[in-house]
Amino acid sequence: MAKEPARVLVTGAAGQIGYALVPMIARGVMLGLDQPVILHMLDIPPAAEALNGVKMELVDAAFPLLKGVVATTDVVEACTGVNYAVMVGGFPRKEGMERKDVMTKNVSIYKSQASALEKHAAANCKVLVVANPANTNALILKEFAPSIPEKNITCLTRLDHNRALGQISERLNVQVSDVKNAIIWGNHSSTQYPDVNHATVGGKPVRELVADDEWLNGEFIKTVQQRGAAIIKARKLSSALSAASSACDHIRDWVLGTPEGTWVSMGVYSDGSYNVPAGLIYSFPVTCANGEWKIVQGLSIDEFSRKKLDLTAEELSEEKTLAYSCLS
Ligand SMILES: NC(=O)c1ccc[n+]([C@@H]2O[C@H](COP(=O)([O-])OP(=O)(O)OC[C@H]3O[C@@H](n4cnc5c(N)ncnc54)[C@H](O)[C@@H]3O)[C@@H](O)[C@H]2O)c1
Ligand SMILES: O=C(O)C[C@H](O)C(=O)O
Repeated sequence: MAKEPARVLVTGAAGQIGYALVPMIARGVMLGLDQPVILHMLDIPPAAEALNGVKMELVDAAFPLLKGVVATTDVVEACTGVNYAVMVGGFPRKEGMERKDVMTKNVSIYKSQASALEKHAAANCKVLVVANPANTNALILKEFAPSIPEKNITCLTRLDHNRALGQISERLNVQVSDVKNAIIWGNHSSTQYPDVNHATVGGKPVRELVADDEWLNGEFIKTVQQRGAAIIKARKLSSALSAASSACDHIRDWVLGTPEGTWVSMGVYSDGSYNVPAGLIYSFPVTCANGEWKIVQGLSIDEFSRKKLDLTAEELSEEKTLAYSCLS
Protein backbone atom coordinates (compact mmCIF):
# COMPACT_ATOMS: atom_id res chain seq x y z
CA MET A 1 0.00 0.00 0.00
CA ALA A 2 1.29 3.49 -0.86
CA LYS A 3 2.53 5.54 2.10
CA GLU A 4 0.73 8.69 3.22
CA PRO A 5 2.60 11.81 2.02
CA ALA A 6 4.98 13.39 4.53
CA ARG A 7 4.82 17.17 4.86
CA VAL A 8 8.27 18.76 4.67
CA LEU A 9 8.81 22.41 5.51
CA VAL A 10 11.74 24.26 3.94
CA THR A 11 12.17 27.82 5.19
CA GLY A 12 14.17 30.23 3.06
CA ALA A 13 13.01 28.15 0.10
CA ALA A 14 13.55 30.94 -2.43
CA GLY A 15 17.24 31.12 -1.49
CA GLN A 16 20.14 29.26 -3.00
CA ILE A 17 20.14 26.25 -0.67
CA GLY A 18 16.36 26.08 -0.98
CA TYR A 19 16.64 25.97 -4.76
CA ALA A 20 19.03 23.01 -4.57
CA LEU A 21 17.17 21.27 -1.76
CA VAL A 22 13.52 21.18 -2.81
CA PRO A 23 14.09 19.11 -5.97
CA MET A 24 16.17 16.64 -3.95
CA ILE A 25 13.30 16.24 -1.48
CA ALA A 26 10.78 15.91 -4.30
CA ARG A 27 12.92 13.18 -5.90
CA GLY A 28 13.02 11.07 -2.73
CA VAL A 29 16.66 11.76 -1.86
CA MET A 30 15.74 12.80 1.69
CA LEU A 31 12.99 10.40 2.73
CA GLY A 32 13.28 7.52 0.29
CA LEU A 33 11.98 6.57 -3.13
CA ASP A 34 8.76 5.13 -1.68
CA GLN A 35 7.83 8.20 0.40
CA PRO A 36 5.47 10.72 -1.24
CA VAL A 37 5.94 14.29 -0.02
CA ILE A 38 4.06 17.56 0.20
CA LEU A 39 6.47 20.49 0.22
CA HIS A 40 5.78 23.51 2.40
CA MET A 41 7.99 26.40 1.30
CA LEU A 42 8.31 29.56 3.36
CA ASP A 43 10.07 32.79 2.54
CA ILE A 44 9.62 36.47 3.37
CA PRO A 45 7.37 38.83 1.38
CA PRO A 46 10.17 40.44 -0.72
CA ALA A 47 10.99 36.93 -1.98
CA ALA A 48 7.37 35.94 -2.69
CA GLU A 49 7.67 36.22 -6.47
CA ALA A 50 10.87 34.19 -6.56
CA LEU A 51 9.24 31.61 -4.29
CA ASN A 52 6.34 31.33 -6.70
CA GLY A 53 8.88 30.78 -9.48
CA VAL A 54 10.35 27.84 -7.55
CA LYS A 55 6.83 26.44 -7.16
CA MET A 56 6.26 26.77 -10.92
CA GLU A 57 9.48 24.85 -11.59
CA LEU A 58 8.47 22.11 -9.18
CA VAL A 59 5.21 21.71 -11.10
CA ASP A 60 7.11 21.73 -14.40
CA ALA A 61 9.50 19.02 -13.21
CA ALA A 62 6.54 16.61 -12.71
CA PHE A 63 8.12 14.73 -9.81
CA PRO A 64 6.10 11.54 -9.29
CA LEU A 65 6.58 11.62 -5.50
CA LEU A 66 5.50 15.24 -5.12
CA LYS A 67 1.85 15.31 -4.04
CA GLY A 68 1.47 19.02 -3.33
CA VAL A 69 3.26 22.34 -2.83
CA VAL A 70 2.41 25.06 -0.34
CA ALA A 71 4.39 28.22 -1.15
CA THR A 72 3.73 30.97 1.33
CA THR A 73 5.05 33.94 3.27
CA ASP A 74 2.73 33.09 6.17
CA VAL A 75 4.62 31.25 8.87
CA VAL A 76 1.50 29.63 10.35
CA GLU A 77 0.38 28.25 7.00
CA ALA A 78 3.93 27.05 6.35
CA CYS A 79 4.24 25.20 9.68
CA THR A 80 0.78 23.64 9.82
CA GLY A 81 0.91 19.86 9.97
CA VAL A 82 4.55 19.49 8.97
CA ASN A 83 6.35 16.25 9.87
CA TYR A 84 9.83 17.57 9.04
CA ALA A 85 11.13 21.13 9.22
CA VAL A 86 14.35 22.10 7.47
CA MET A 87 15.14 25.59 8.66
CA VAL A 88 17.27 27.30 6.03
CA GLY A 89 15.74 30.78 6.20
CA GLY A 90 18.05 33.53 7.31
CA PHE A 91 20.90 35.73 6.19
CA PRO A 92 24.02 33.98 4.89
CA ARG A 93 27.56 34.94 5.77
CA LYS A 94 29.41 37.04 3.17
CA GLU A 95 33.14 37.18 2.50
CA GLY A 96 35.06 38.45 5.53
CA MET A 97 32.26 37.78 8.03
CA GLU A 98 32.40 35.29 10.92
CA ARG A 99 29.27 33.32 11.79
CA LYS A 100 28.88 35.43 14.91
CA ASP A 101 28.31 38.42 12.63
CA VAL A 102 25.06 36.94 11.35
CA MET A 103 23.88 36.17 14.87
CA THR A 104 21.85 39.29 15.56
CA LYS A 105 19.81 38.95 12.39
CA ASN A 106 19.21 35.24 12.60
CA VAL A 107 18.48 34.32 16.22
CA SER A 108 15.38 36.52 16.39
CA ILE A 109 13.98 34.66 13.36
CA TYR A 110 14.47 31.37 15.21
CA LYS A 111 12.75 32.63 18.31
CA SER A 112 9.59 33.58 16.42
CA GLN A 113 9.55 30.50 14.18
CA ALA A 114 9.95 28.27 17.27
CA SER A 115 6.51 29.35 18.48
CA ALA A 116 4.90 28.72 15.10
CA LEU A 117 6.38 25.24 14.88
CA GLU A 118 5.43 24.41 18.44
CA LYS A 119 1.81 25.42 17.86
CA HIS A 120 1.21 24.18 14.34
CA ALA A 121 3.60 21.38 13.32
CA ALA A 122 2.56 17.71 13.55
CA ALA A 123 3.31 15.93 16.81
CA ASN A 124 6.82 14.49 16.76
CA CYS A 125 7.98 16.85 13.98
CA LYS A 126 11.72 16.47 13.39
CA VAL A 127 13.61 19.74 13.00
CA LEU A 128 16.93 20.36 11.25
CA VAL A 129 18.42 23.86 11.50
CA VAL A 130 20.76 24.76 8.63
CA ALA A 131 20.89 28.56 8.84
CA ASN A 132 23.86 30.02 10.66
CA PRO A 133 24.80 30.20 13.43
CA ALA A 134 23.25 26.73 13.09
CA ASN A 135 23.92 25.31 16.58
CA THR A 136 22.80 28.45 18.37
CA ASN A 137 19.74 29.00 16.16
CA ALA A 138 18.74 25.41 17.00
CA LEU A 139 19.27 26.08 20.69
CA ILE A 140 17.10 29.20 20.54
CA LEU A 141 14.45 27.25 18.66
CA LYS A 142 14.56 24.55 21.34
CA GLU A 143 14.32 27.01 24.20
CA PHE A 144 11.38 28.91 22.69
CA ALA A 145 9.50 25.75 21.70
CA PRO A 146 9.60 23.95 25.04
CA SER A 147 6.93 21.41 24.13
CA ILE A 148 8.90 20.04 21.16
CA PRO A 149 11.00 17.18 22.57
CA GLU A 150 14.66 18.22 22.66
CA LYS A 151 15.63 15.02 20.82
CA ASN A 152 13.67 16.34 17.82
CA ILE A 153 15.74 19.51 17.40
CA THR A 154 19.07 19.18 15.60
CA CYS A 155 21.46 21.23 13.50
CA LEU A 156 23.50 20.48 10.40
CA THR A 157 27.13 19.45 10.83
CA ARG A 158 26.82 16.65 8.30
CA LEU A 159 28.28 18.96 5.68
CA ASP A 160 31.46 19.27 7.78
CA HIS A 161 31.42 15.48 8.30
CA ASN A 162 31.16 14.90 4.56
CA ARG A 163 33.91 17.46 3.96
CA ALA A 164 36.18 15.48 6.29
CA LEU A 165 35.41 12.25 4.40
CA GLY A 166 36.12 14.07 1.13
CA GLN A 167 39.50 15.36 2.29
CA ILE A 168 40.60 11.89 3.47
CA SER A 169 39.43 10.25 0.25
CA GLU A 170 41.43 12.76 -1.82
CA ARG A 171 44.54 12.37 0.32
CA LEU A 172 44.47 8.55 0.21
CA ASN A 173 43.12 8.36 -3.33
CA VAL A 174 40.27 6.08 -2.25
CA GLN A 175 36.53 6.20 -2.85
CA VAL A 176 34.77 8.54 -0.43
CA SER A 177 32.21 5.79 0.20
CA ASP A 178 35.01 3.66 1.70
CA VAL A 179 35.93 6.29 4.33
CA LYS A 180 33.96 5.82 7.55
CA ASN A 181 33.47 7.19 11.02
CA ALA A 182 35.09 10.59 10.98
CA ILE A 183 33.64 12.85 13.68
CA ILE A 184 32.82 16.53 13.80
CA TRP A 185 32.75 17.71 17.39
CA GLY A 186 31.15 20.97 18.48
CA ASN A 187 30.14 24.04 16.58
CA HIS A 188 29.48 24.41 12.85
CA SER A 189 32.16 27.10 12.80
CA SER A 190 35.90 27.46 12.49
CA THR A 191 36.34 26.03 16.02
CA GLN A 192 34.75 22.69 15.07
CA TYR A 193 37.03 19.71 15.62
CA PRO A 194 37.20 17.26 12.70
CA ASP A 195 38.54 14.10 14.35
CA VAL A 196 39.80 11.08 12.41
CA ASN A 197 41.18 9.14 15.37
CA HIS A 198 38.45 6.50 14.97
CA ALA A 199 37.98 6.78 11.21
CA THR A 200 38.73 3.85 8.91
CA VAL A 201 39.13 2.97 5.25
CA GLY A 202 38.36 -0.66 4.47
CA GLY A 203 38.59 -1.40 8.20
CA LYS A 204 42.11 0.10 8.57
CA PRO A 205 42.68 3.18 10.74
CA VAL A 206 42.93 6.40 8.74
CA ARG A 207 45.77 7.59 10.97
CA GLU A 208 47.90 4.56 9.99
CA LEU A 209 47.03 4.83 6.31
CA VAL A 210 47.78 8.54 6.09
CA ALA A 211 50.92 8.13 8.25
CA ASP A 212 51.37 11.88 8.54
CA ASP A 213 50.24 13.18 11.93
CA GLU A 214 51.45 16.65 11.11
CA TRP A 215 49.02 16.85 8.19
CA LEU A 216 46.16 15.22 10.12
CA ASN A 217 46.62 17.46 13.17
CA GLY A 218 47.25 20.60 11.12
CA GLU A 219 46.30 21.19 7.51
CA PHE A 220 43.50 18.61 7.43
CA ILE A 221 41.72 20.13 10.43
CA LYS A 222 42.16 23.66 9.14
CA THR A 223 40.92 22.79 5.66
CA VAL A 224 37.69 21.31 7.02
CA GLN A 225 37.22 24.16 9.51
CA GLN A 226 37.74 26.78 6.81
CA ARG A 227 35.98 25.05 3.93
CA GLY A 228 32.85 27.20 4.20
CA ALA A 229 34.97 30.35 3.93
CA ALA A 230 36.94 28.87 1.00
CA ILE A 231 33.70 28.19 -0.90
CA ILE A 232 32.49 31.74 -0.21
CA LYS A 233 35.80 33.09 -1.51
CA ALA A 234 35.59 30.98 -4.67
CA ARG A 235 31.86 31.36 -5.46
CA LYS A 236 31.19 34.71 -3.79
CA LEU A 237 28.24 32.80 -2.36
CA SER A 238 28.14 30.24 0.42
CA SER A 239 27.93 26.52 -0.27
CA ALA A 240 24.54 25.41 -1.53
CA LEU A 241 24.55 22.11 -3.40
CA SER A 242 26.73 20.40 -0.78
CA ALA A 243 24.66 21.94 2.04
CA ALA A 244 21.42 20.73 0.44
CA SER A 245 22.80 17.26 -0.18
CA SER A 246 24.13 17.00 3.38
CA ALA A 247 20.78 18.12 4.79
CA CYS A 248 19.20 15.21 2.90
CA ASP A 249 21.86 12.84 4.32
CA HIS A 250 21.14 14.12 7.85
CA ILE A 251 17.38 13.57 7.71
CA ARG A 252 17.61 10.33 5.73
CA ASP A 253 19.94 8.69 8.24
CA TRP A 254 17.93 10.03 11.19
CA VAL A 255 14.67 8.63 9.78
CA LEU A 256 15.82 5.49 7.97
CA GLY A 257 18.83 4.63 10.19
CA THR A 258 22.61 4.61 9.86
CA PRO A 259 24.23 1.54 8.27
CA GLU A 260 25.55 -1.10 10.69
CA GLY A 261 28.95 -0.11 12.08
CA THR A 262 28.74 3.46 10.75
CA TRP A 263 28.23 6.68 12.62
CA VAL A 264 27.58 10.19 11.38
CA SER A 265 27.84 13.65 12.93
CA MET A 266 24.77 15.57 14.05
CA GLY A 267 24.37 18.73 16.13
CA VAL A 268 22.19 17.55 19.04
CA TYR A 269 21.28 18.66 22.52
CA SER A 270 24.17 17.75 24.79
CA ASP A 271 23.41 15.45 27.72
CA GLY A 272 26.92 15.93 29.12
CA SER A 273 28.47 13.03 27.16
CA TYR A 274 32.26 13.36 26.75
CA ASN A 275 32.15 16.09 29.42
CA VAL A 276 30.59 18.50 26.96
CA PRO A 277 28.46 20.93 28.99
CA ALA A 278 24.80 19.92 28.97
CA GLY A 279 22.42 22.45 27.46
CA LEU A 280 24.33 23.23 24.27
CA ILE A 281 23.54 22.03 20.76
CA TYR A 282 26.87 20.35 20.03
CA SER A 283 27.95 18.05 17.21
CA PHE A 284 28.59 14.46 18.32
CA PRO A 285 29.08 11.12 16.58
CA VAL A 286 25.68 9.44 16.50
CA THR A 287 24.04 6.28 15.24
CA CYS A 288 20.37 6.30 14.29
CA ALA A 289 17.71 3.58 14.43
CA ASN A 290 13.89 3.66 14.52
CA GLY A 291 13.86 7.41 13.95
CA GLU A 292 16.03 8.19 16.99
CA TRP A 293 19.67 9.27 17.24
CA LYS A 294 22.02 8.04 19.97
CA ILE A 295 25.42 9.49 20.84
CA VAL A 296 28.21 6.93 20.28
CA GLN A 297 29.69 6.31 23.72
CA GLY A 298 33.04 5.12 24.98
CA LEU A 299 35.40 6.56 22.35
CA SER A 300 38.85 7.39 23.68
CA ILE A 301 39.68 11.11 23.69
CA ASP A 302 43.38 11.99 23.80
CA GLU A 303 44.78 15.20 25.26
CA PHE A 304 44.98 16.97 21.87
CA SER A 305 41.35 16.15 21.16
CA ARG A 306 40.20 17.11 24.67
CA LYS A 307 41.48 20.63 24.23
CA LYS A 308 39.71 20.94 20.90
CA LEU A 309 36.41 19.57 22.27
CA ASP A 310 36.60 22.12 25.10
CA LEU A 311 37.50 25.05 22.87
CA THR A 312 34.51 24.61 20.58
CA ALA A 313 32.23 24.10 23.63
CA GLU A 314 33.51 27.40 25.02
CA GLU A 315 32.64 29.15 21.79
CA LEU A 316 29.13 27.69 21.90
CA SER A 317 28.65 28.87 25.50
CA GLU A 318 29.73 32.36 24.43
CA GLU A 319 27.36 32.25 21.43
CA LYS A 320 24.53 31.24 23.75
CA THR A 321 25.18 34.28 25.95
CA LEU A 322 25.47 36.54 22.92
CA ALA A 323 22.26 35.14 21.41
CA TYR A 324 20.34 35.91 24.58
CA SER A 325 21.76 39.42 24.65
CA CYS A 326 20.56 39.91 21.04
CA LEU A 327 17.07 38.79 22.03
CA SER A 328 16.72 40.98 25.10
N1 LIG B 1 24.92 24.46 8.47
C1 LIG B 1 25.52 24.45 7.30
O1 LIG B 1 26.27 23.53 6.98
C2 LIG B 1 25.30 25.56 6.29
C3 LIG B 1 25.87 25.46 5.02
C4 LIG B 1 25.64 26.47 4.09
C5 LIG B 1 24.88 27.58 4.44
N2 LIG B 1 24.35 27.66 5.70
C6 LIG B 1 23.49 28.78 6.08
O2 LIG B 1 22.19 28.55 5.53
C7 LIG B 1 21.50 29.80 5.41
C8 LIG B 1 20.89 29.95 4.03
O3 LIG B 1 21.90 30.06 3.06
P1 LIG B 1 21.55 30.43 1.54
O4 LIG B 1 22.83 30.43 0.82
O5 LIG B 1 20.43 29.59 1.04
O6 LIG B 1 21.08 31.94 1.72
P2 LIG B 1 20.14 32.80 0.76
O7 LIG B 1 20.28 34.22 1.16
O8 LIG B 1 20.35 32.43 -0.66
O9 LIG B 1 18.70 32.28 1.18
C9 LIG B 1 18.14 32.52 2.42
C10 LIG B 1 16.66 32.71 2.23
O10 LIG B 1 16.09 32.89 3.52
C11 LIG B 1 15.07 33.84 3.37
N3 LIG B 1 14.69 34.39 4.67
C12 LIG B 1 15.23 35.42 5.37
N4 LIG B 1 14.57 35.62 6.50
C13 LIG B 1 13.58 34.68 6.53
C14 LIG B 1 12.55 34.38 7.46
N5 LIG B 1 12.38 35.11 8.57
N6 LIG B 1 11.72 33.35 7.18
C15 LIG B 1 11.86 32.64 6.04
N7 LIG B 1 12.81 32.89 5.13
C16 LIG B 1 13.66 33.88 5.37
C17 LIG B 1 15.65 34.87 2.39
O11 LIG B 1 14.65 35.69 1.82
C18 LIG B 1 16.31 33.95 1.39
O12 LIG B 1 15.44 33.59 0.34
C19 LIG B 1 22.53 30.86 5.77
O13 LIG B 1 22.35 31.21 7.13
C20 LIG B 1 23.86 30.14 5.57
O14 LIG B 1 24.88 30.73 6.29
C21 LIG B 1 24.55 26.68 6.61
O1 LIG C 1 30.59 29.06 6.12
C1 LIG C 1 29.50 29.58 5.90
O2 LIG C 1 29.15 30.68 6.30
C2 LIG C 1 28.51 28.82 5.05
C3 LIG C 1 28.29 27.47 5.58
O3 LIG C 1 28.08 27.43 6.95
C4 LIG C 1 29.36 26.50 5.17
O4 LIG C 1 29.96 25.85 6.05
O5 LIG C 1 29.60 26.36 3.97
